[in-house]
Amino acid sequence: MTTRALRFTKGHGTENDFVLLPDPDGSISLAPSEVARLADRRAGLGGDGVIRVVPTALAGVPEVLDQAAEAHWFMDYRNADGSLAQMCGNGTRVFAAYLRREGLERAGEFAIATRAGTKRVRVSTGPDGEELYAVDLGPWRLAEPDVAARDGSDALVKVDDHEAVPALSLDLGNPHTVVVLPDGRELDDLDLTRAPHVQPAPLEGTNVEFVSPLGDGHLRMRVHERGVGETRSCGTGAAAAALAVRWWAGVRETGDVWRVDVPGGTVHVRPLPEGRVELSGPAALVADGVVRL
Ligand SMILES: N[C@@H](CCC[C@H](N)C(=O)O)C(=O)O
Repeated sequence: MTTRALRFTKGHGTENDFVLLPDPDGSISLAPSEVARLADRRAGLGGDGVIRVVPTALAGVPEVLDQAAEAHWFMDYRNADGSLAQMCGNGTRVFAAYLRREGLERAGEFAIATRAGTKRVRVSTGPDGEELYAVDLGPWRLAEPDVAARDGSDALVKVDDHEAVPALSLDLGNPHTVVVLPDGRELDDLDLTRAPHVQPAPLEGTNVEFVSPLGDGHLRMRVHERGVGETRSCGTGAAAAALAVRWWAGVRETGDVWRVDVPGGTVHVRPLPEGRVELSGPAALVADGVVRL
């Protein structure tokens, strides 16, 4: 058996953590078992996801080739279990931070190719001089608009022996199911060590967000991610959570920006015109090295 040595960078966005693998000539191919090994927190480097950083034109992924003219770099995203995911909101910020640090993108605004289409990133400076990243996640939609309009929800979610709770399914490029729990303590008490039971069961699985509204435009969220388990943050999940609460409660009159607190920090969500949505927050690169596979 041959051993491969791969360069890596480890980073996180509100503690949703990723192993980034630079692949400038498109030569790295990873089996799901290799991804799972890299993401393993004991036998590997550890991460909620593994991201190959590859030129869009060289990625070997035909469905993203048409993005190459606008987005030079493709975020090739895998969940910790080795499965492919179309999108990762926190991942786009960490990916952008990596491109900037490496001098692969120098402008304050640039585009990233993903399996869910091209995402535009805007870089700004936060109050303590830190870089913040706002990502236009693109169009979102209710997965079952007719059912949701008729019943106010389109799914039921059950966690262990709790009662099933009505939920809303949203498509942010990847699938989400959002549940609102009125009581904050209930949110802390949830056991998310096993996947919540969603009915009807989505064919390709779903990320499940549990939300507790804290007041005007302010939410607390925990998430069980498809292909991972409970994580300390999920960017597309935070956007889904804010959009679901907005759909249920109505647009805020005091400004349509939503603060979402997750166990790993805080992100902000801003609905944009034409059914788009923006996610903003920090990104950190914490280590670089070489890993042997
Ligand atoms: N953590 C991500 C979402 C990653 C993909 C997800 N687990 C899926 O399978 O859809 C985010 O920040 O959006």
